[in-house]
Amino acid sequence: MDHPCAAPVAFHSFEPFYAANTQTRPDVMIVDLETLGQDGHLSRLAAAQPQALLMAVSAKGSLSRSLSAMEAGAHDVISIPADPVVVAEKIDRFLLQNSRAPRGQGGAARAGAAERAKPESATPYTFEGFVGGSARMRDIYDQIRRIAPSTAPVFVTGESGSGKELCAAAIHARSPRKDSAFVAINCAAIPAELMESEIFGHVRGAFTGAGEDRPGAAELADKGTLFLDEIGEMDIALQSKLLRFVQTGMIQRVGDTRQRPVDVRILCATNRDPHEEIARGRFREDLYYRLHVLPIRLPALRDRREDILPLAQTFLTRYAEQEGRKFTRLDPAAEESLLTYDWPGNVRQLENAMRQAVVLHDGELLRAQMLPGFLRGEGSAIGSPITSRDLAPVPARGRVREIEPLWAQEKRIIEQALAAFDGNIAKAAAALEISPSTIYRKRQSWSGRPEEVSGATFTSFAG
Ligand SMILES: Nc1ncnc2c1ncn2[C@@H]1O[C@H](COP(=O)(O)OP(=O)(O)OP(=O)(O)O)[C@@H](O)[C@H]1O
Repeated sequence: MDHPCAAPVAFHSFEPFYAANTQTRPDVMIVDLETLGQDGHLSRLAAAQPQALLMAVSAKGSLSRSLSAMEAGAHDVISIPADPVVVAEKIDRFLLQNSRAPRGQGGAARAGAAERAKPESATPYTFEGFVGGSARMRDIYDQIRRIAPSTAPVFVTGESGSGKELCAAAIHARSPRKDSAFVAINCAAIPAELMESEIFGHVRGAFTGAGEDRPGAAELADKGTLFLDEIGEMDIALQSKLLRFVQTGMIQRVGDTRQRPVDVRILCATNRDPHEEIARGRFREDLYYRLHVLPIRLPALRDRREDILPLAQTFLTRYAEQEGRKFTRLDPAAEESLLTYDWPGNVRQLENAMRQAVVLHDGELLRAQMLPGFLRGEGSAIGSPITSRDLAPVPARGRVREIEPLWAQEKRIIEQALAAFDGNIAKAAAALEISPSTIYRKRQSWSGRPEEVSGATFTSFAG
């Protein structure tokens, strides 16, 4: 097979090779494992040039080294000296597969590579709100496709910010229930004493402040999907009531004597280890086995690095549009910072980092120095994308009379954190390293009366 190829270029050290690669879109990269092919180098190349065949060559022929090179992103490892005809055939096969694969679809030797075989301007692989065509995410999309039509409960696990709620919404969107409501309730964001009413509703007079009958999340999700986020945080007493609901399909509003049938599919998520929670007596084992029928485990972003740049580009475009900025692309150094960071806060942390950079800067090219400090080795963002220190203003020296009372400072910090997380109390609390009920109590103390929390904890939409 003939290909109109540009002339091959040879490099003897990694950085010029990487730099040259980031200016062009090669079809094939051949890397000598013994000189340039450390795993870190291979994964950077694989992530930066997902469309290219990444072939490693080795004179040593070590099996374990070959496997780790493949894990790092090489499509193939060839022992040298190699038969040039065999090498040419491999290259031909790869290029043929890629040219046949429709844009955004599979077919390459390294799963997830062909769907991203695209010119620079092509849109990244997407699935129901997810961006990213790594093999591990494509496996998740397959699982979602397979389990969406069922009515069985789904148990989604994964680190914070890895996309568990997105996954639940995707299951709903692909299910026969898609034309009814998807109601998400965050079990960590609501104090235990209000949670029962949030899920099952209440009747007028059931407790102080219950001025009228109100349906809970389960009834609102009738014929649709109820997503219980952070299920591991649910009070153990309420877990018994949830178990009864799962077993019978009947709910009882708080203060009511009547049972009502509700037809919902239950999806739940946790970023804790459910087995550990069971062992500690914080999660009912019988409830766990009722809910843990179809498990999905979302991979951490650091375990699918080839998704980092497509996600970053998506967020860059999205927030540039929203904020009226000119940004269209990332410069190679910025790409490298993003690719080499470990992302403990996963996609949410990446999204926040891109948003912050877009809000604070402008230009067509987003440069490495515009990215948040933690990506440049300044400070730490481990585990929390936004910290109270990031949010708190630095008080002006010597202007004693302008010092705000402590409660007002707390209020401002908490409100800023809530705004940063679109009103999600659990996420704001995690970033501030306090418990969700502390936020709730503080809000009550500012207003002097119990506050309506539903707006901050429910997200609901129909089909
Ligand atoms: N693959 C993805 N593509 C695009 N956006 C994503 C992806 N994964 C997550 N996000 C975005 O990242 C943010 C966090 O995702 P999500 O809320 O689903 O995570 P989570 O695992 O439920 O987090 P938590 O455990 O903190 O509740 C959201 O804005 C979501 O839209």
